[in-house]
Amino acid sequence: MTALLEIRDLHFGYGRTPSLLRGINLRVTGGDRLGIIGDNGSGKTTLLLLCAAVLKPQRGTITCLGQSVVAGQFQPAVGVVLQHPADQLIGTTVAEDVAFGPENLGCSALEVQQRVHQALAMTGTLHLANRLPHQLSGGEQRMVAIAGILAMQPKLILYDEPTAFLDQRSCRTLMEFLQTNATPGLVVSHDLAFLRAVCTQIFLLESGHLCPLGL
Ligand SMILES: Nc1ncnc2c1ncn2[C@@H]1O[C@H](COP(=O)(O)OP(=O)(O)OP(=O)(O)O)[C@@H](O)[C@H]1O
Repeated sequence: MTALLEIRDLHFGYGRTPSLLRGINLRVTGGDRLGIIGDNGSGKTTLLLLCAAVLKPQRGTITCLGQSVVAGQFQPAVGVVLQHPADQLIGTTVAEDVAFGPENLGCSALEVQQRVHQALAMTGTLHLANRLPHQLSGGEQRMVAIAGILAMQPKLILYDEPTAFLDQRSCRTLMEFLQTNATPGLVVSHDLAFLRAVCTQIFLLESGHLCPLGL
């Protein structure tokens, strides 16, 4: 089966941390949602940015559906939910924000409308459609940011610290959403219980390597 995402012998570092990732191998197929946990600064966000084609590997390869992931090239198959939802909310209203992705994919006006409705319904945010994104609570912003990604219908979704800044109630809402939404992908988090609840497998990122943890 062609992997949705395949990482082989990935190496990456920055100037002061030249050996941050030292031979990462990972394979995501349909039905997989893989959790990644690790200390602050271990390279979790960096790994997501490499998968999202924001950064370029120094060695090794990343493929998505059999195609090379090329840094700087838009990948419609991959949706990324950033750690700070405000960083990805750009529309004047919530509905406009969620429409932005499908509009840019060239969907017809009718399809954009349908996708926006569906994505807001899936994330429980239909009632927020006409609100201003920057006036939402952190938990509401997170769900709207996810709706914006869902509306693009990616094949896999990368979540960076999705529970950051959320209270217990919002965490539970997000957990329930992820338990019912089967889109495969990666979830980076410090919250092991959350990862256990929403992932099919969990890895520890330590000293530049990924080691499987039991669920
Ligand atoms: N653009 C950058 N330039 C230089 N160094 C960077 C850059 N981005 C991150 N780093 C460094 O790389 C290391 C890994 O950062 P990264 O954000 O990937 O870690 P993380 O595991 O996601 O951390 P956290 O759990 O704190 O979010 C850190 O030491 C960080 O300071």
